[in-house]
Amino acid sequence: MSANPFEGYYNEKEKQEGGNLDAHDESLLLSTKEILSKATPSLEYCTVSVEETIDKLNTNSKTGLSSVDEADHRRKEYGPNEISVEDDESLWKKFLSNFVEDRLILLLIGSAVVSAIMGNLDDAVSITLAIVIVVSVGFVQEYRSEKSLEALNKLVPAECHLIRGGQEAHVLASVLVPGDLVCFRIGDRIPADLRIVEAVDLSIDESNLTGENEPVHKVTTAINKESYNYDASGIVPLSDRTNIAYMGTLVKEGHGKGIVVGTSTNTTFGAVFEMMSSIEKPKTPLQLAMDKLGKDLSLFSFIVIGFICFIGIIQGRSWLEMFQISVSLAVAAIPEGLPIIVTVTLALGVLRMAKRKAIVRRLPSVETLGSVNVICSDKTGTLTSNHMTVCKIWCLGSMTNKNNVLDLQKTKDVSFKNYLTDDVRATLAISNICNNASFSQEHGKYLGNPTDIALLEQLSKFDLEDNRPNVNKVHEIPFNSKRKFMASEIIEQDGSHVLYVKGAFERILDESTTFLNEKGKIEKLTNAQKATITDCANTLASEGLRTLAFAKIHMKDSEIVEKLTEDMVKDLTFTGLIGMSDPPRPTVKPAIEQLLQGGVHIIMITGDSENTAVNIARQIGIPVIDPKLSVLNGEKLNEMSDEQLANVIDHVSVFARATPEHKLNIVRALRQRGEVVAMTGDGVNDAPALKLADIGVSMGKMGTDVAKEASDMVLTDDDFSTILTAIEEGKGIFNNIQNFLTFQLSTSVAALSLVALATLFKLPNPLNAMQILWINILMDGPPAQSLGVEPVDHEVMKKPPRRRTDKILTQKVLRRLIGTAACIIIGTIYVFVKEMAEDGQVTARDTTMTFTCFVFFDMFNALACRHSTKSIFEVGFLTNKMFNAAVGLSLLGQMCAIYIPFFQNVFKTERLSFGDLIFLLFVSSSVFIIDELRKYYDKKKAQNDPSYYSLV
Ligand SMILES: Nc1ncnc2c1ncn2[C@@H]1O[C@H](COP(=O)(O)OP(=O)(O)OP(=O)(O)O)[C@@H](O)[C@H]1O
Ligand SMILES: [Ca+2]
Repeated sequence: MSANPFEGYYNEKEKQEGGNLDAHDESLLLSTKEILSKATPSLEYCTVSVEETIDKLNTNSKTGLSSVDEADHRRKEYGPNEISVEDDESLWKKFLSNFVEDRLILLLIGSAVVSAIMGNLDDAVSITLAIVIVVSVGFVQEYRSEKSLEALNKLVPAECHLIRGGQEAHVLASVLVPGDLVCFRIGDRIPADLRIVEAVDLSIDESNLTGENEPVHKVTTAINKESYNYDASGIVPLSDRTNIAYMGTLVKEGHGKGIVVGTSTNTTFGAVFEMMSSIEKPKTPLQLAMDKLGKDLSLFSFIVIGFICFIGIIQGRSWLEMFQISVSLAVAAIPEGLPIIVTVTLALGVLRMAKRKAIVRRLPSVETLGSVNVICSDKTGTLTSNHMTVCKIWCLGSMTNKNNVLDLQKTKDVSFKNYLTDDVRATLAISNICNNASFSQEHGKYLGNPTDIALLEQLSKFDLEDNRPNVNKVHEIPFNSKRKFMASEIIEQDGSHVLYVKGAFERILDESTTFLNEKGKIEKLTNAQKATITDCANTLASEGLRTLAFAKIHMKDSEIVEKLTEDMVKDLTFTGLIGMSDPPRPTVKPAIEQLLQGGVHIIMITGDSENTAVNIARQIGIPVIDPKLSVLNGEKLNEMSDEQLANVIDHVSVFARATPEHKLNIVRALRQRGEVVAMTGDGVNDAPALKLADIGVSMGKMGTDVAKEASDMVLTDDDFSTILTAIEEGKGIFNNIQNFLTFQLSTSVAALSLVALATLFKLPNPLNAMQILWINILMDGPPAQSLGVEPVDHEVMKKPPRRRTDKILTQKVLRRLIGTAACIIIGTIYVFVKEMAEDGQVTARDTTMTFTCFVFFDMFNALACRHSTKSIFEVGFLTNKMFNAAVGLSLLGQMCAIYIPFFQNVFKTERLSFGDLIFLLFVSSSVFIIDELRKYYDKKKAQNDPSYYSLV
């Protein structure tokens, strides 16, 4: 599913087998290594300087390619930056190969040939026709399955920040051409092979290319080629090209810019992708289970068929007839369509989920969804809208205590210019300058970190403008979730260096020793004043506001060095606090209510402060009964062992001030307890935990590429409530699979038993070979498939999650299956014997009655299988259009088989009277009526037994 060639493959491997590579994988790794040492443009450009790169590619390191025309021109030459996987086998070939690949079909062809040789032309033609139909139906289904799987691959297109002609815009990565200038920052996925031209504290995770887990520190300086001459190939290894950002790798720290040097298959990633895509995707556990089930059933059927054949021949029946019957029985009884239907059902389910804004990146997740019983969610961006607005500003000098806060929300549409005392002015200046959001002309708004955007957007309320173009910024410590602050070093007009800092209020306050008063004077910060600041910050936070503190420091000459480090951020001068609101999404509260009802435990894990977190948790209905028990913050977490954490985690519903490691530990602790954990997140800080969780869920709009890459599912509307939809669909898909299994297997068992019983009791065969093949099409084909697209029943959410270890063929399903099969067998034999008894021999009319009876039974059976517990009258006859079409067509087909002379010849049938049909409908509806009664009875029992749902 994923755009990362290794991920789909190795991840599943790891999840399934604990990371052991077999011989096949080894050889794969070897050819991968070969490809990795191939000469791509990145090899050429890593040894030349930035200036030369720009020269060679005729571009500009500040404004990018000069024009769109130029870019179009280059695209004609290099093609789009996409890696497409073309399947060059023609449809016809694929279709024909289906005839020879299936051994049973070959046998059938053999029997047709034998019939022809023996002069039985009628039979030969009929069987051939039947074979063509069986293969065609199978082929169409397989083709559909492939097409829907392909569609899945296109669901998450890569995007990037492009600068062309000096304009910055957010575009699809496919438009990139060599020479384009691309910006990237922490959390982004690199869209093409880039020669880095600007790097701020930049490190990139290349583990998906090199397998190296440590992120690589990246710079702009050229690599000296001479030093690699000792190597026979003279090639600079991938991991040494420190000025190249490779397509598909992830920015772990900092930000930068790069010039595109290689696109699509001219990149290392592209080369690897091409190779990997030729490898079949690993199957999901469910698909594997189905394959195994199919094999077991085949073995079982072969034994039964062998037995039938043996007895038949002993009884002196014709060889040819027994052979034909056996082979068609084998074709019918073996649910060769099963794995395909499972795949199509999963794939169609996934496409349906995509329409409902949840994109599943890995098929196995669909199965896991129904088992999720804990959801860990980050706060910002998932539970809240991630659109921040500055609400309150507070400075110690101007406002002295917490009751005196500047509230920007109170009065709308006025300028707050008059409130610009020196400390407020300084706070706003820091919020402006220590900021990385950028304005996009094309989008007409700021792009970047939402906190940063909010800080820039408020400037206009004070009639201030973005002052960054006039400022000389030399160094920066970028924000990340672990350090929880950001610092920029500025050279002022007088040549002095000043450090501007903003971040989580505890972090800033801890390092502050002085404060700026309303007159712009620096005063010593007393402990009492610190307490006042903390008190005010906590008050803002308990109103649900994200509270940041701002500070600065004039750097001493001795401190002015090449690199800015974290330990230089101390002895700060505190200037003020800013509180910004980020309201919960309106849909979250009802979703949480439903999830809680369905027995899912919800935990909020956030980098924000305790008070903010609790306020938001209460707003959205996450139970915080006793904050002492239910809330844990990062500091306390640090002191806990994994064991202690596992012990208390049951009561905790909010984790605050959590770092990426904390998130990881929490998910691990939960998984160790055997919970099936879904974890949502949008940031780089969430990625490790997303990966570890049973289902990682990332945000498609505002989420970082790192998070998306690590996740199993992407929510395209960033809305937590979409998880609910996804779980619902996941459960629904699972139920559907169970339902069509019941249908297919009961038909298969019935057909097999019918012929076996007839043989055993020395009766003539109730169904001939062609009839059995037709039944096979019904059971493996459209009616079964249509059961797979049954719309979800919203009540599944009231049932508790399925246990991970639960089998798909539960006792309940088996019992139902056998009951249904028994009913079909008894009914069909009754009709057969009754018809036979009338004239004492088997005529075409007798088999036509039996055949039609069986088909009618099957259609009623399909109707009963639409839901396992609900009556069809509750489900509604018209809710599954595909089902009605499939059954309608099947019945029409059956009528053709009885009434059209040509088909009468093929199937050896005769016309039946209207009364016959009514009689058959009457008999065959018994399977449906009995199942309706069972459902009614079960429901009655359920109403008396509150624990019923846990048994479903
Ligand atoms: N751009 C920024 N510059 C400086 N400090 C920031 C910035 N963004 C956030 N912070 C501070 O760091 C803290 C943690 O932020 P982080 O992004 O790790 O988590 P979060 O987004 O609040 O939480 P969640 O995990 O729920 O998404 C914030 O509460 C805030 O105080
Ligand atoms: Ca976040």
